[in-house]
This record gives sequence, structure tokens and C-alpha cells, in this order.
Amino acid sequence: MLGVHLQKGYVEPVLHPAFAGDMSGKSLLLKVILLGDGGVGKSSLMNRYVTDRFDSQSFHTIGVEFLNRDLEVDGRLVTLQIWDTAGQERFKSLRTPFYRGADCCLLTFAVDDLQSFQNLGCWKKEFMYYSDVRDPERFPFVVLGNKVDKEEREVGEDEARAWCEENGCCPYFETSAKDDTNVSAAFEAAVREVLASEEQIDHALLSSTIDLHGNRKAPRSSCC
Ligand SMILES: Nc1nc2c(ncn2[C@@H]2O[C@H](COP(=O)(O)OP(=O)(O)OP(=O)(O)O)[C@@H](O)[C@H]2O)c(=O)[nH]1
Ligand SMILES: [Mg+2]
Repeated sequence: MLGVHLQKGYVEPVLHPAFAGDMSGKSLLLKVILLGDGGVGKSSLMNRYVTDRFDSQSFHTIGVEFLNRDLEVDGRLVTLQIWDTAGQERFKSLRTPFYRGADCCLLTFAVDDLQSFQNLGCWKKEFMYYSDVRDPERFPFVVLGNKVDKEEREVGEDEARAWCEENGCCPYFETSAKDDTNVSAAFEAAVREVLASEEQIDHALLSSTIDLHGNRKAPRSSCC
């Protein structure tokens, strides 16, 4: 980490460019969004990562909040803009307008709460419906099984990994916002997923450019 740039806000829904560099053009602004049932620990994960604090008495989120943190991943400077949403059903209309423009979605459940794990598919669907992503097949997700510090589990690691494989092979992290287990690793993985997916798109674009050239050349050679 190069430094923490803390910014907290309650914001209007805006279209967010997938890659907006800073004035020097050296830093990438990436929007990642935390989704999952109320109480699984989304706000706690964001606060642990950005402010290195944990509150055992946190309140439910209403709508959305975001915090920024600067970091370096594989030599790339990134400003990670983490959007924390309200998981409770009654706040659905307040959170869904903020899905657009996300670069990565962190699907979160708590390992001591089976229902929150069973709801992951609904969260994924809700995100895909409202985010209107350019390339749904390639959109990066990361799955977080939070509260691994708790002794009583309702969801096993193997079960969670199996879900990830069946649903597009997203990376899986067992985290604890309380103990600071794997929290940085999970957010850094989100950045890597975005960078990798952008590289795939660049590669696809490059390939189609080469194909275009190839198509232009083919008729000429047949003419001769
Ligand atoms: N033991 C343990 N408790 C946690 C952990 N993460 C969060 N909690 C607790 O779980 C409760 C809910 O955490 P929040 O971060 O508010 O949950 P949330 O997902 O943001 O909930 P909503 O805002 O309603 O969507 C709080 O009491 C937290 O202190 C964790 O890793 N371990
Ligand atoms: Mg919250």
C-alpha cells in the first residue's frame, strides 16, 4: 500500500467510467461493489480494509456508502473505490441505482449463516440485472465467506468453492473483518480480476484488428 486516501460519501447515482486515470494518467480508478445479505459484514470488511478498524456494534447500512483506498497491485497504481451497499431487502431501491459502472462485484456471505450463502445466486442476478455490464460473460466477481473467526459454521469451504466453480469460477476468500483475515488479499484479488478481464478485452480487440487486416489482404491476394 502506498498510502490511504480516505473519502467517504453518500452520493448520487452516476455513470462511472471503467477506467478513469488521475491527472497524471498513472492511477486507475476502479469501482468495486460489496453485495450480500444484511449483517454478513460488508461494512465491516470495507472499514477494516480502509481504516483498519472493527466495530462489533455496527449499524445496518441504509442505501450506499463508499470509501477510497490507494494501493499498488503488480506494479499498477490503483485507487480502489469501494461501494458498500445495504443488504436488507427493504433498501433494494436505494442500492440498485449504484450498480452501474462497477468494475468488480464482491459477493459476500457469512460462513455461520447458510441462508446468506444460499442467497448468493440472487445477489449475482440482481447485480447483472441492474448493472447493465458490457460483457456479462467476462464480468469479474469475487466471493467472500466472512466471519471465519466464528467457531460454529453453517457453510464449509469446499461447498463455497464448489459454488464458485459452478457459477463462473470466481476466486473465493475466507475472511474475517474482526481478525483481519484475508481482507487485503480479497480486495487485491478484485483488482487483479479487473486488470485480467481488461487485458482479455484488449487482446480480443487486438485479435479482431488483426483479423480485419487479414480480411482486407485475402481478396487482394486472390485477385492477383
Ligand atoms: N465475528 C465476526 N463478526 C463480524 C465480522 N464482520 C462483521 N461482523 C459483525 O456482524 C455484524 C454485521 O456487520 P455489518 O458489517 O454491519 O454487516 P453488513 O453486511 O454491512 O450489513 P448491512 O449493512 O445491513 O447490509 C456486526 O455486529 C459486526 O460487528 C467478522 O468477520 N467476524
Ligand atoms: Mg452495512
